[in-house]
Parts: sequence; structure tokens; C-alpha cells
Amino acid sequence: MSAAGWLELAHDDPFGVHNLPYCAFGQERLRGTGVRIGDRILNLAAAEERGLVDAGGAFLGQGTLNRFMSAGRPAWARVRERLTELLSAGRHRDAVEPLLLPIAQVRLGLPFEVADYVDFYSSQEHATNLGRLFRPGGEPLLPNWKHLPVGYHGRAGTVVVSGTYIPRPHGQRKAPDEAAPTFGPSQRLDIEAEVGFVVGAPSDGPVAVDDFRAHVFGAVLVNDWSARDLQAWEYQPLGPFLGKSFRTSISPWVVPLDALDAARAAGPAQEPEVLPYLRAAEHHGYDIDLEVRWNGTVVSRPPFAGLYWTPAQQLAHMTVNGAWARTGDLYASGTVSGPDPDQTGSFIERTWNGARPVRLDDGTTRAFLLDGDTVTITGTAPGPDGVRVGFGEVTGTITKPE
Ligand SMILES: O=C(O)/C=C/C(=O)CC(=O)CC(=O)O
Ligand SMILES: [Ca+2]
Ligand SMILES: [Mg+2]
Repeated sequence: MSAAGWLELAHDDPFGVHNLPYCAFGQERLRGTGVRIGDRILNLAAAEERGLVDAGGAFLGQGTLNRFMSAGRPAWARVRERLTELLSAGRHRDAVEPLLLPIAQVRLGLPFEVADYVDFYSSQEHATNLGRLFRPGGEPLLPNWKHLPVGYHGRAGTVVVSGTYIPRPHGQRKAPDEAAPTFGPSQRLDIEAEVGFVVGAPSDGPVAVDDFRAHVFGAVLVNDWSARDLQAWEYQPLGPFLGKSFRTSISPWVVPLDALDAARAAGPAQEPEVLPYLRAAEHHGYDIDLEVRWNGTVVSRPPFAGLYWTPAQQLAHMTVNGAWARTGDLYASGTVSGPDPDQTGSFIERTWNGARPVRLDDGTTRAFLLDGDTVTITGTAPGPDGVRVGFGEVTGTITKPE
């Protein structure tokens, strides 16, 4: 048997047995959860019903991953080991092959029900750029920024799966030189390329920074669509509100944390030293390469590895006040921006507030999003033996206001 097993996938398929991201799918007669292998999905309810996998019934009758995610790390590890065996060892082929569905034949849904949604602000380059753009003349990084992972609570109910259309939001906006606000469709619609982490095992209080792996199930790609004109007028003093809550898109695949072991990368040096509750025994982030396409043209390649605050620190901070974490809690990294202009995770940075429009392959130029524009964010990370781990994509197209 080759390393790629009976499925005969290419050795470097980013969706080989080293990855195994989970999803939820639904169509008229067929609704359930699955795990991706190559360009197919193993129907997990069918696999559990036939006794091929034992997740304590967590896959049966479920159109969402929440129940399985709540089962905790020992169950995730056991199921992952079993799935690896089923999808590698030739003796399982006859039982498993009939349960594989081509991805093209299913409608991928939101993989989990989002409990709470939190968005951080953890890229120093992004925070510095936005500080300059939103608060010119002031110190771009506020005094708290290097002491705690700044974040805000978003709107869980408007998190949508990749492929969902994004209607241009309406709202109030007021440019500094205007006397009074006006109401209408956003004229400065933007994206934010991020990585989100989802809580599987709940907590009844603070999650210590070293307990990250016991609670976090996996990671998704996030596009935190942002209406900059609405945001600039409304955000002080309480932070982002309607400028970001109209929709947030996530990828349909939840990449298990276990698939990202080879992508662990030393976290950044943190100076000044952080308070004890943010100090991890093993201070690490993840080396995930993002790519942002605007109507097909690659406009940016944001590097997640450079983020100042790690996902473990974010979760510890989010709960340190005594708040518990629930299954389905989604917390996003914040916009991922590197130091170079073509590494920025938002268009307000990429075009410097519209001053430097980008040219797309079709010869047109853009500052902010037009109706009909499509943005697709993809991501990959290092896996075992030089093979990449695929995150797939999160994509969305802007439609005229509803
Ligand atoms: O600097 C500000 O006032 C606001 C910045 C953001 O757009 C907030 C946000 O969504 C955080 C992020 O994605 O990094
Ligand atoms: Ca954001
Ligand atoms: Mg959003």
C-alpha cells in the first residue's frame, strides 16, 4: 500500500489523510457531517451507523459538528486515528468507498452552530496601519496593545458559510468634512483576511493558556467583511458594531488542531513581558500562508505566522475574567497583515485608503469592493513530510443592497 492508501491520492494532496478536515453538508434527502479526503467527503453518520466509526453517536442525525466538537480531545483523537485507518488500509475499501460523496454533489453548510463570535486585533502591522488610517496624528498603537490581546464581541448569528452572497450593507456614515451624517449603502466596503479558532470542549471558567489544546477543536478561514465608512463614524468609544456585523464568512472545512502540529511555529518575542496568565509553557503560533484573490487576481499574501498574540493567549484572555467557553465559540485572529503592502489582509491597507488602487488582471482598478466583486481567501500550512495542509477557501460575492 502506498503512503496515500487505497484512495490513490497524489502524495502531496493538501487533503490527504494527514489533514482530514470536518464539514457539514445538506441537501434534500442527504444531510449530515463529513470528513474530507481528496475531493470527496466521507459521510460520517453513515459510517457511524454501520459501526465503522464510534463517536458515541455524535455523528448520528446531526447536520452540524457541535455534538462531536463537545466530546473533547480524547474522542477527537480516537476518531481521527480510526478515520486515518479507514481511509488508508486497503481492507476497509469495500466498506468505506460507498460512503464517499464527491464534493461537487453536496451543498456545504456552516460546519458548526456558532455560539459566541469574538474578533481579535492581533497583527501589529494591521493595528499600526489602521491606527494611522483611522487616527492620523495619534500614536497608532494604543498603550494597552502589547499588554493584552485587544478584541471585541461580534455577531454570531450572521456568520455564514463560504459562497453565501454578501449584500452591500446600509448605514450611517459621516466624513470628517461633512456637517451631518447621511444614510445609504456603504461606499467603502472591505474585507479582512483572518484565521478563526473554534472551541470544542466547553469550560466552566477561565481556560489557562496551557490548556488551549484541550478545548480548541480546529481552525477555519474567516473573512470579516467591513464597511469602513460605517465603522469610522460609529466605532468610538465602544468599538466595531454595524460596520462589521452584517455578515462574516467562514470556510466550510474545520481543520483539526491535530493536523496543524507540523505548522506550530515559535510565537513572537513579547516585550514588555506579558502578565503571568498570558505566559505559555510553549509559546507558539501557527505558520499558515493566506492568499487573497480579488475577482481572481492575487492581491495579497498575508502571513499568519507573524501574529503578535497566539490563539492560546487569545482564549486565555477571553476567559480570564471568569467567562466560560462554550462549544461553538468562534474567535478570529484579527486581520492578518505582514510588513509588505502585498501582505496586507484588508483593502483599506492594500490601497492605503484608496490612494493607491490595485490593478486587477482584467485591466480594471479597485480601491474598495464594487457590486459583483468576488473575494476568495485560501490558506495552507506545513504538514508532515513536506506536504501542505489545505484549508480550502472562503469566498463571497457582493450583491446590490437588499
Ligand atoms: O483600529 C480600529 O479602530 C479598528 C480596527 C478594526 O477594523 C477592528 C477589527 O476588526 C480587528 C481586526 O480584524 O484586526
Ligand atoms: Ca476583523
Ligand atoms: Mg464581520
